[in-house]
Amino acid sequence: MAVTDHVDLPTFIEGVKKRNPGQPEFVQAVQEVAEDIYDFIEDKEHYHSEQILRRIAEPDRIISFRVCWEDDNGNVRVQRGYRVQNNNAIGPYKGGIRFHPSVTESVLKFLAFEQTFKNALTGLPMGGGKGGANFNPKGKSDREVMRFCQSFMTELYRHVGADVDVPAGDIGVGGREIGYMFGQYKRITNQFTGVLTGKGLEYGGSLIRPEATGYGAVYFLLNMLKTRGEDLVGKTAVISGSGNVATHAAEKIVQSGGKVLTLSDSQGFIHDPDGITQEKIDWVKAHKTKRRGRIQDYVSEYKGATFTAGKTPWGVPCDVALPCATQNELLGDDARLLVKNGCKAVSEGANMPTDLEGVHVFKDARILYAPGKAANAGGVAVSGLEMSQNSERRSWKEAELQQLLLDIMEGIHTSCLTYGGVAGEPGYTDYVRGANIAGFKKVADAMLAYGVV
Ligand SMILES: NC(=O)C1=CN([C@@H]2O[C@H](COP(=O)(O)OP(=O)(O)OC[C@H]3O[C@@H](n4cnc5c(N)ncnc54)[C@H](OP(=O)(O)O)[C@@H]3O)[C@@H](O)[C@H]2O)C=CC1
Ligand SMILES: O=C(O)CCC(=O)C(=O)O
Repeated sequence: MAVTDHVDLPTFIEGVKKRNPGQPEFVQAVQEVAEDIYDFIEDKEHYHSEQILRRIAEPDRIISFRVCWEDDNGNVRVQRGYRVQNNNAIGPYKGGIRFHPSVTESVLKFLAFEQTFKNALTGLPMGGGKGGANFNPKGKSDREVMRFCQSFMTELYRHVGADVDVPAGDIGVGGREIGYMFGQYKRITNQFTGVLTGKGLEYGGSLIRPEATGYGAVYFLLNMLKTRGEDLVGKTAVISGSGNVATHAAEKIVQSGGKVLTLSDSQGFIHDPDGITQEKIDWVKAHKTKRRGRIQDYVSEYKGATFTAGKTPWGVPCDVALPCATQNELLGDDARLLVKNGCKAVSEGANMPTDLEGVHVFKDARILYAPGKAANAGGVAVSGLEMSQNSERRSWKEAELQQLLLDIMEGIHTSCLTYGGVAGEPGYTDYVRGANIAGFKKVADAMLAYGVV
C-alpha cells in the first residue's frame, strides 16, 4: 500500500528549512510559492501523493566547481562557479548566469526554482536553471573578464548544450561576457550551436533580447493597469537599478507616456524631478556598460537631480514602482511607504526583489502587484525565441519579435487572471497566486506524465 506523505504547509516549510540549512533566499522563494500551491492542491490528492512540490523544490542537480584565472598582475585568483539545474520537465534547463560577489548556492537555487515557474508561464518549452560565480567584474579589465569567462566555460561546457541546458546573462553578465563564454565553448567543442542566448547579432543573437526583460515588465504593467481602465500616460515611475533591466524598463515607461523619477545602483539612488528622458537613459546606458561608471555621476551631468547615498528609492512618491536591481531590495517598510504615498502598481523587473513581508503588504493593500516570475519573463521568452531561431538557422524580423513579446506578456497576464482570482472579490486578481499556480500546474502535469523519476 502506498504511503502518502501528506504534510501540512508549516511542516513542509520546516522540512525545506532543515534540508537547506543556511539558505534563506531559497527557503523564502519556496515558501512564497508553497503558500499558494498548498491552497490550490488541497483537493488534488495526486499532486500530494506524487510529492510534486517537494520534487520541484529539490534541484535535479547542483554542479559546483573551481574557477582559476590570472589577473593582470600575474596573480592566481580562485573563484567558485555553479550551475543549478532545477527542473527539465518541460524543456532543456534555461536561465541566466550571474557574476557578483554575493553569489552563493542559496541565491542560485532560489533563482533556478523561480525560473522553473517563470519559464513555464512563457508557454515555451524551457525548464529552469541558473548559474554563476562569486566573481566581481567591477574594476576588472576586459582581459581579466575574458580570462575569467574562459576559465568558467572550460568547466561549464561539459554540463550545457543546445538541447541540455542553455544559459544566458543576468547580473554582471551582459553581451561582453556572453561573447567570451560562447567563444570558449565553440573553441573547446568545435560546435556552433545555440548553447547560450543573449549573443551578439553577428553570431546568432536575437533582435530585442537586450530590451526584452525591461520592456516586458512594462507591458505586464500596462496589462494590469488596463484591468482598471488606466495606462501610463502622465504617471510617475520609481525604478531601482541602472543595469539592463532598469534602463530598458525606463525607456518603455517614457515611450508609454510616463515620467521616470529615479534609478539606482548598489551605492544609492538618483532622483530627477524633471524626469529621466530618453537622452538621459542613453547616457546612463553608456555610462554603466561602456564607461563602467557609477549612477551618482548622473548628478554632475544633469543639474537638478540629487543623489542619495546608501538608500533605495522607495520613499519617492510615485504612481508605479519597478524594482529592477536585485533580491530583497524592497522590504516590508518600503512597501508600506509606497502604498501610503499612493503607489497604484508594482511590476518586478528583478527576481524576488520584495521580501515576504512586503509581498503581504502589497497583497493586503489590494494594489496591482506583479511578481518577477510573471513580470520579468519577457527576457527569457525572447531567449526562447533566440533558441528557435538558432535551431532554424534563421533570424526573425524585429516587428515579428516585438509582436511575439507583446503576445507572450499578454498571455502570462491572462494566465494570472485565470488562476489568481480571490473568492468573494470579483475584479481583484492576486497576481502572485495566479503566476505560482499557472506555472506550477504546467510543470507538475508534465512530471506526473513521467511517473516517479
Ligand atoms: N537581464 C535579464 O534579462 C534579466 C534579469 N532579471 C533580473 O533583473 C535584475 C537586474 O538584472 P540586470 O539588469 O540584468 O543586471 P545588471 O548587472 O545589468 O544590473 C544590475 C543593477 O542592479 C544593481 N544591483 C546589483 N546588486 C545590487 C545590490 N545588492 N543592491 C543594490 N543594487 C544592486 C546594480 O548596481 P551596481 O552596478 O552598483 O552593482 C545594477 O544597477 C536581477 O534581479 C536579475 O536577476 C530578470 C529577468 C531577466
Ligand atoms: O534569458 C535567459 O535565459 C535568462 C533570463 C534570466 O536569467 C531570468 O529570467 O531571470
